[in-house]
Amino acid sequence: MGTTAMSPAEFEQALRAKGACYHIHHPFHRAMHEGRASREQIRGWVANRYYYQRNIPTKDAAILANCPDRTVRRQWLRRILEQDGAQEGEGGIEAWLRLAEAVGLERGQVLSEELVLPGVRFAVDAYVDFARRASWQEAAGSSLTELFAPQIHQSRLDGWPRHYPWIEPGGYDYFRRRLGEARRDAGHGLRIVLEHCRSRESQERMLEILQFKLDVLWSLLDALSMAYELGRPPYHTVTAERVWHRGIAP
Ligand SMILES: O=C(O)c1cc(C(=O)O)c2c(n1)C(=O)C(=O)c1cc(C(=O)O)[nH]c1-2
Repeated sequence: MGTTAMSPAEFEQALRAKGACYHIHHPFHRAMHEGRASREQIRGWVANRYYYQRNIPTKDAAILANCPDRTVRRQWLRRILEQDGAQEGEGGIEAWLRLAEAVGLERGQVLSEELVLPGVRFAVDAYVDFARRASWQEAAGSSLTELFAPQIHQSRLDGWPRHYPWIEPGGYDYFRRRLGEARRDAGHGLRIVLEHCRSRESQERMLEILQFKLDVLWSLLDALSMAYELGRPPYHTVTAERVWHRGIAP
């Protein structure tokens, strides 16, 4: 790597090249995509991913709190409203809960987070924590895995109804709504990052931040693989009970 700054086009290309490590390539995700996942595995994924979904607005609120730019704040605020909904019964998190019901989970069990594995919790918490501590531009950059998200949502819409006819079709609403939202959010995030990272050093750092976020998503699926593929949930050598903690956030 050189020391002169990349042009915005080169830098954008370097960011997009990180898509090679997107969780779409994780074996757990590949199995879901190829129709090799059991009902229990799909349910485990949806219940665990709920923890990611429900933390996204907290993460975005942390970015807002650190951002002095009114125009950016106004646009960023939309992300929170999209997930939380303008009122009860609306929004992305509600759509995710409907997905949970469509795959046969009880809403109450998902909300209780009893299925959320410690590894998933740690990975998601690291993402929220980073957004709290980083500059708003760097935290905005950590959302850029969304550049690769439309493809992953589309692949589920294309493959799942065929592979998993037992899933209620209404559950797919979440993926459908994210197609457009992710494109718009990624475009906004990318403009912030290209504007902010003018030196080689800041560009390299941003690439590392994007790698951190890829690590978050990959680690989440690693935890699911251990529990739902390899039959090694936490403490499986001593008990079959789900004794792990349910979150100790104050
Ligand atoms: O289903 C997925 O694979 C996936 C991935 C990602 C991502 O790449 O971070 C997000 C989402 N979904 C998603 O639904 C979502 O709302 C979202 C917000 C963010 C973010 O970092 O701000 N990523 C993602």
